[in-house]
Amino acid sequence: MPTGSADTPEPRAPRPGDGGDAEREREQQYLTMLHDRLDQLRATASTELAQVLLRDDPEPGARADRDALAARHADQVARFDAVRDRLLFGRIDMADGERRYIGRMGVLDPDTGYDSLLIDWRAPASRPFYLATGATPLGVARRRHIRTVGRRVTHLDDETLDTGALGDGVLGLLTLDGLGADGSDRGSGARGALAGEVPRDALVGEATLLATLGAQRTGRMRDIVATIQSEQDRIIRSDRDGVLVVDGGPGTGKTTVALHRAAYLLYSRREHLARRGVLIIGPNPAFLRYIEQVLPSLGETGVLLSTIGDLFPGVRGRSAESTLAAEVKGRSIMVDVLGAAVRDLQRLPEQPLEITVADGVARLDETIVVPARAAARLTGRPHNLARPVFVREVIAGLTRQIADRYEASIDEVDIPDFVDDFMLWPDTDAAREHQNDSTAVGADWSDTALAAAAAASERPVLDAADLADLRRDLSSDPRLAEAIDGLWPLLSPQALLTGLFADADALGRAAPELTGDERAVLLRPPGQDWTATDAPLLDEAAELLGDDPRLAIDAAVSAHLERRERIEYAGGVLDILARGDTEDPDGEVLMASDLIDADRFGERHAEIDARTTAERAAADRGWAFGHVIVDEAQELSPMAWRMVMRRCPSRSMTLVGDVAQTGDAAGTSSWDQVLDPYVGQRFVLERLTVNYRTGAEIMEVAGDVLALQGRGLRAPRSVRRSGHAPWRLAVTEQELTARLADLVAEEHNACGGGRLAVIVPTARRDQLAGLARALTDVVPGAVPRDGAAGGGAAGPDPEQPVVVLTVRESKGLEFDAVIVVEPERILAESPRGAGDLYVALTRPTNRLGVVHVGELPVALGRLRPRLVMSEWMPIGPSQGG
Ligand SMILES: Nc1ncnc2c1ncn2[C@@H]1O[C@H](COP(=O)(O)OP(=O)(O)OP(=O)(O)O)[C@@H](O)[C@H]1O
Repeated sequence: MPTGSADTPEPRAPRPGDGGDAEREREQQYLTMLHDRLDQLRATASTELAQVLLRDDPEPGARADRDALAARHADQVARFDAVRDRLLFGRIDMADGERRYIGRMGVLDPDTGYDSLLIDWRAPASRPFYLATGATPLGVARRRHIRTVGRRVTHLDDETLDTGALGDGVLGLLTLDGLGADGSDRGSGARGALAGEVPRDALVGEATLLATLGAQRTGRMRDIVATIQSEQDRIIRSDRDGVLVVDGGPGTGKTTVALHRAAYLLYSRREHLARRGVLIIGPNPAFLRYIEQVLPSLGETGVLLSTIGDLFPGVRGRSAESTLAAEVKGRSIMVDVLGAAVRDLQRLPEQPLEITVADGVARLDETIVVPARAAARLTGRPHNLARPVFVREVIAGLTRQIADRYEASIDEVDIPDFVDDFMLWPDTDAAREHQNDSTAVGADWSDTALAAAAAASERPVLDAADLADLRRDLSSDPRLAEAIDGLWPLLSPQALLTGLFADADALGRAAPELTGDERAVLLRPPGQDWTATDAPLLDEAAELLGDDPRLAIDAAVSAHLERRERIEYAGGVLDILARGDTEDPDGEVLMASDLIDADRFGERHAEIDARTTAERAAADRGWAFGHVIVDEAQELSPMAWRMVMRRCPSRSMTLVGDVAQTGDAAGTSSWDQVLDPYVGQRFVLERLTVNYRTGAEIMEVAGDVLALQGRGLRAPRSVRRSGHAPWRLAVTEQELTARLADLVAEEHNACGGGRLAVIVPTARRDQLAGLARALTDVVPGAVPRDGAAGGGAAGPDPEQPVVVLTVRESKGLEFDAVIVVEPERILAESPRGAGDLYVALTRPTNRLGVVHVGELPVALGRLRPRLVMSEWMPIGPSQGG
């Protein structure tokens, strides 16, 4: 594959004795050429965008084309802007002399139109960059990582994979390893810091990788396209269509891999996924903020990020609730509870209701409602959609009742038996006598009765038209309508759930399997904010209820009215045009109304749905996504899984998580268990084994806590040592807040002003919220806004220099330094306390401290007592080992 053209600088192969500067200069020229090309492409796209936007297309079809074209150009411009930073990051020199430059997007040579100046990292031709090793070079002689800042090349890191293929150049190249723009040897310095647990040859681009990992955190996750490791690459590019589970310990890159997989799929299956969209589910809003930049930086925007609590359209499930309530609401038994709650609202009348219609009186009682309810239930339709059947059966029952009564009243007329005989045998003596003298037999019957009886024997008392009238009268009776509303109300999911949780009796009837305590924690007055665990229940309720037909009717009516308005408006416009036309003296000009009628003219004013796929998907509960990615998937409850699976009928999914980190009491410890109801055993499990985040010193401590779970789980191997021993400090209850404030300032300083988190037990959150605010005095720029962790319902803002978080809020995040407060309480606070403490301990990249008030958990015995940095003296009483 050629690179460069006659006009573009062609970096020549380095020779022995070449300095790093010369080589870097050549790469600089190449990078400059790429940026120039990108600038040209961007300029062309934005000119085309402007031209398209100025186009005046009256025809709806042409307008739709125009809008699609405009969207495409706008997308291109956004993409060019997004990939500008670190546009080029790698190069591979193949053993056969071919050279490939790898970057964030593909750039073609404008002269040939097909030669690649830059290959997209997702293209198959880039793959050897990520996979080649000394043992399996895949035809790669040399791999070069090119580090850049803006448009400037700052550093080159070379790895020689096939020395034979490089010939004489090898020595010269090896001298380049890890040379920075200032000549400093940063890369090889990082080499020396390796934990020794991860084999060096298992790492791709080790120097660049370690430089990246050692960098200070910004509070936003960055993409890792330059340093994807081979075990990660395999997952990112997996062609698996069904469910792919990625399991791995903390810091193994599960989130990162999931995001890069989304980008890869959007590249490799663009057409399908652009239409159906990709959904990424994360554990909390702060986490979504933390990762939201990654896909745009890879040039991808068609993705919906959501928490479980926000996935039900129109609802933001963010309010806090007790652990027990959350656990109970996540159980799959809630499907039955909701089903029973719906059936409970399909009622029988407490009192019969008498309704007078026409000349008859109908009685609405159990004899009518029981069969009507049975017929409606038998349809198997959701509650709201079965309602018309219920209504129809009630009205039919009442109509029958009236008709039967009417007939019966005729039967009650005392007609002697022989009357029928007259009808049958009109030529008998008695009949003849009767015709001559109606009183001859002394009967009290009349001609009318005789006629009625005769008619009754031949046809129904009420004909079809009478019955239709009756039905109509019944249907429009307001008392009956009100009664039916009470017996089979139209329900929204919100109304169902609010009603159920506000009514202890209703809950008792719907959930007899729950204990009294479990039901008690579910009770709450109406009007409360939704919680995250409400969203799956609302979704389930929506399934049981079906759409409210009134909404569809309202929508149809308003669409109709809108259309009529448009047509009336268009008619007016045509009238004006026509009036103008009639003034045309020669009368030969075609009138506007000759060409188009008001209907069609009005339609042209119809608005095209300009929302993106992600926006449309977010508003539509029934949307089926092309691919769904779930992060921290171990936390999802059975009810949450049901909601997620509904969003992805194709089961094209990537689920990433760590069953050792499960903190939610409704979460899982087994992928088999979770997936069995949906795909049985038809899923692929991949494991990530290397921790890229947390230094080995911290992982040793975390490993002891992991062992508490007693499931034989192993902590992942760290890729590096941080050089900082994690510490512990005992404080009294009285001094906790003040000591913490000092410690935060010291640690923040010690990590060079990076990002610091104080992770606290939930019970301490409110008390220590003030701490975050007080820190504005000691830590410039820390938590300037309200809220314990700086975010209120939306959660903490990980970009703040210092945040105070509960373990749950810290899920998926990382910081340069972390202080864990009261590990003993975190352990005790939930049935999955050991998992929670493991999560808390594995959030830092470099520095960890533990502050305890009670006894230090034995599993933390490895921690060293904290020393006063200036004096190297222990501070405060030291407990627990
Ligand atoms: N190949 C890589 N190159 C550079 N950085 C990497 C690589 N893989 C992972 N990282 C970094 O390691 C850190 C941890 O990654 P990530 O958050 O994806 O791990 P995780 O497995 O989801 O962790 P957790 O389960 O604890 O939330 C991140 O800073 C990420 O950018």
